[in-house]
Order: sequence, then structure tokens, then C-alpha cells
Amino acid sequence: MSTQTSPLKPVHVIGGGLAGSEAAWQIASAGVPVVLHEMRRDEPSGPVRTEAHHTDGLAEMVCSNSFRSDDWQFNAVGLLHAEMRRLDSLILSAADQHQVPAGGALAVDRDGFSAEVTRRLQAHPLVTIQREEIAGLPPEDWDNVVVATGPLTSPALADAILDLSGEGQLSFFDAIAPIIHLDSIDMDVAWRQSRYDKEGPGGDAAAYINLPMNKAEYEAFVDALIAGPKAEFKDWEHVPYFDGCLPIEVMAERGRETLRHGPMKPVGLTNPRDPLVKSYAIVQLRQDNALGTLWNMVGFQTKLKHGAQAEVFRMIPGLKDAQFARLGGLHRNTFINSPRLLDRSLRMKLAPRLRFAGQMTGVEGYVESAATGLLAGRFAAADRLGQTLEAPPATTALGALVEHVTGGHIPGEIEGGKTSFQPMNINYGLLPPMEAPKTGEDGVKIPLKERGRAKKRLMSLRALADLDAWRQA
Ligand SMILES: Cc1cc2nc3c(=O)[nH]c(=O)nc-3n(C[C@H](O)[C@H](O)[C@H](O)COP(=O)(O)OP(=O)(O)OC[C@H]3O[C@@H](n4cnc5c(N)ncnc54)[C@H](O)[C@@H]3O)c2cc1C
Repeated sequence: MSTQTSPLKPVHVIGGGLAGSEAAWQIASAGVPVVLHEMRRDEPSGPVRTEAHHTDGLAEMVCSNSFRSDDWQFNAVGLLHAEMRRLDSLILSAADQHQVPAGGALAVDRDGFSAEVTRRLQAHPLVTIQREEIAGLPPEDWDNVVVATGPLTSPALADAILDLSGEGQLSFFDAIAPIIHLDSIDMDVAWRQSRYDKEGPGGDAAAYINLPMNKAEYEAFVDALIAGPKAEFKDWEHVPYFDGCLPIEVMAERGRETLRHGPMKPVGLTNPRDPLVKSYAIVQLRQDNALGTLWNMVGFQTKLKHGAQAEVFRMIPGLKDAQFARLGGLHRNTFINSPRLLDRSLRMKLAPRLRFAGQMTGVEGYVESAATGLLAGRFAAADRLGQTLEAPPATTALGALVEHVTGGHIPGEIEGGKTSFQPMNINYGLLPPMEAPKTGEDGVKIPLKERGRAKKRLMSLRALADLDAWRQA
């Protein structure tokens, strides 16, 4: 059967990357015809590509060849792999088939992997692949569309979505501050307080976590920031910095006092353990998700290399053992303000015929992009078949991603008028927390330092059980 002979109208998927390929597969697997529109193609005048893609293969991995940890028990991305395998993921199946040795990680032969995804989609009788750019909003008679055009969405489509959404920015030079797991912050050093004890809309006057520094600590920190290795940008990433969104190390280079008068200003805050001594500088962390498990470093957008970030930021009192849910970065990106724009089935509230998937929704990473593609594909197919499909529960990694992009993040504005919503990799901080177990399944006491690991395993077991229940409902 081809899409032309099916009695059902096709769903249109725009973008044949990690998310779009998975979405198309899920739609076709549900018995619904799908047209996949991918702009990368070879023309007589030369190849058409994005700034980062080198081939016309579907699901091309633009940088690393790794889908990260495959450990479902103790690693959130490994858990996401396990959930996706249970839902017949094309991306995971092709990855498993083209795996290369990489310890506990799922790494692949990128060409073999992309060729496999392309072949499987081309061979599916319900899939039609059209090599063309959709250079604006899709035609009105496309009533069920998945937009999965990724961080390098072509400008014509990005502009059209921008107009439709009425949001201030869509494609921009993205400055990202690191995010830290609450349970890795030393609360014997830190304290909760809002500047001048100012109450927020919810009446909370202690909304921030504060980390104090004395003069010597501040001076050493500024030295380390300036000396730390910085990531280089590709040519196409040379975009001017936003005012009020400068990388922290660029601020430090502008003068040794700049940070003390900027994001690290100590005014309006009193350390309850030492109320008579004024801190020389204070780092503030702001709650990042509704569960309160993740906290972002306010004003700490950075282009320090990842290894250097962990080292330098752990110099901050209270962060000696900090675990980062994500590190900071600066790169060109395209994503929508999903918490405001999307409903729980990833549909645009203003234009419900459009669904979003992949990095555009504000998830980050190959696996997370494919995961939202998997869900968007299932939602789109269910719609076409006249069925209702709820998102998986938030206790699953898949559900937690939907929760993060459509509601879990605490909305707020950061300096420069940008929304504080930032792309996020999957991590256990996005799932509702559980108590760390004190004894194992065998009844034996678990040593204190191993309880965090045991908790992750419990959360993974809960996730897979809840996913199975959702699948069978
Ligand atoms: C430079 C760079 C490096 C990255 N490196 C990594 C990494 O190492 N590991 C990792 O996990 N994540 C990485 N990411 C982040 C992200 O995971 C990947 O970009 C991932 O591919 C996103 O999946 P996606 O499906 O949303 O977008 P993509 O995989 O980029 O797919 C989008 C597709 O849409 C097509 N398209 C765009 N506009 C149109 C249009 N108007 N009409 C038709 N087709 C269109 C594109 O050609 C592309 O094929 C990187 C991102 C960038 C920008």
C-alpha cells in the first residue's frame, strides 16, 4: 500500500532528523500514511544541507556518534533507551543494529545507522519521502503536521513559526547557565533567602539558594574563570551576545569587580550562620523545575569547556560535590517557548494542527529529540485514527520530558527579556523523587554512599512498570 492508496489522509512530518524520522516511523507503524519532508538533498547545482549536516541521510548525527549511557538502572538516558525500545523505536533499533564498542555507552557507526533509518523508512509502504524545504507555514489542507526541523530549522520556516507564536525570539544565540541537582548542594553552607526578603507571586520570600564567598575565595574564582579553557565557535555561530546575557567569564574579563556588581552581588542577603559578617560576593541558584529538584546558577551562562566548568564551579562554597544536570553553553539554537505554546500532546495551542517534536520543543540531545518524535508520532497517529492518547505518566522518562517542556519548568524571565525556559537533557531530577532506600531487596543495609544509586534504580523500576501500565491501558 502507498500513502496514495490508503483511505486515510496522510500526516505530514517536516524534518527527517532524529525526531522526524522516529515520528514518521511511529505514524506508519500505527497504520497511518505519512509524508516526510526533508530539505537536505542533492541538486544539480550542488548539495543542500544545514550548517551542521554533511549528508542527505535521514537521522544524521551532526556531532558525536553516541547515544550516551545504555544503563537503564542507574542512568536516566539509559532508562529512556529502555522505554523507547519497549515502544518499537526505529532510532533505538537501528542504533542497536549498528552499535560500535563504547563501554557502557550506546555508540554507533553513524553512516551505517543513518543508512539503516533511511532504508527502513524508504521501504515502509505507508511512508513517502519528499526532498523539499517547507519554506513557511504548511498549506492549510495539511490538517495534521509534526514539525521536527531541529536546532537549525531553515530561516523561512523559523520566521513563519515566530510570526504565528508571537514570541519574541525563536532562533538565537543561546546562552545557557548550568543546572545543579539539589541533593548535591551543601545546605550546611548555603541558605535560602530572596534578595531583601522580597516575596514572590507565591508568597515565598526564600526562593533562592545562596552561596557566600569571602574576598580570597572570590579572587581565586575570578582567576579560574579567566584562565579556564573556552569553547571555540564555528563560523556560523558568530552572533553578537545579548546585552544582559554575557558569558560569566566575559564579564570577569571586563574587570575584577564586575561580577560583584552583577550576578554575584552580595546586597540584600544575610548569611544566617554569620549574620554580622557581610559576604564579599554571593552566587544565587534559582529553582528550575516544579519538583524543586533542579536549580540553575543565576547569570552563569558560560562558554567555558565542560570539564573546566565542573572544576571551576565546584570552587564555589557549597558546590564542592555539585552534580550538574546540565552544563552551560553558548550556541545557535532554535526552540519554542513550549511551556506556553504547547499542550500535553505537543500540539500548538494556537494552531492545533501543528505538533512539535525534537530539539525545537526544548529538549536537548539525540535521544531526547527522538523520544519526543516517538510521542508526537503516536499522538498524531491517534488523532488521525480518532483515538485519544494521553502522555505517559511523569514517573517515566518519556512522560518526564513531556512534563518538562509543557509545564514542569518554572517560568520566569531572565535579564534581556528572554524566557528562562532552556533545553534540557533527560535526568532523574525531572522525575518525581523517591526516598533513598536504606536496605536492599535482600534486607541488607545499604551503605550511605550507595543509597543515591539505589534510589536511581528504584526510580527506573517504577518508570518501566508505569510505562508498561500506560502501554497496556
Ligand atoms: C552543531 C550541533 C551539534 C550537536 N551535537 C550533539 C551531540 O553530539 N549529541 C547530542 O546528543 N546532541 C547534539 N546536538 C543537539 C541535538 O541533539 C541534535 O541537534 C539533534 O539532531 C536534534 O534532533 P532534531 O530531530 O530535533 O533535529 P535534527 O536532527 O537537526 O533534524 C532536523 C531536520 O530538519 C531538516 N529541516 C530543517 N528545516 C527544514 C525545513 N524548513 N523543511 C524541511 N526540512 C527541514 C533538517 O535538514 C534536519 O534534517 C547538537 C546540535 C547542534 C546544532
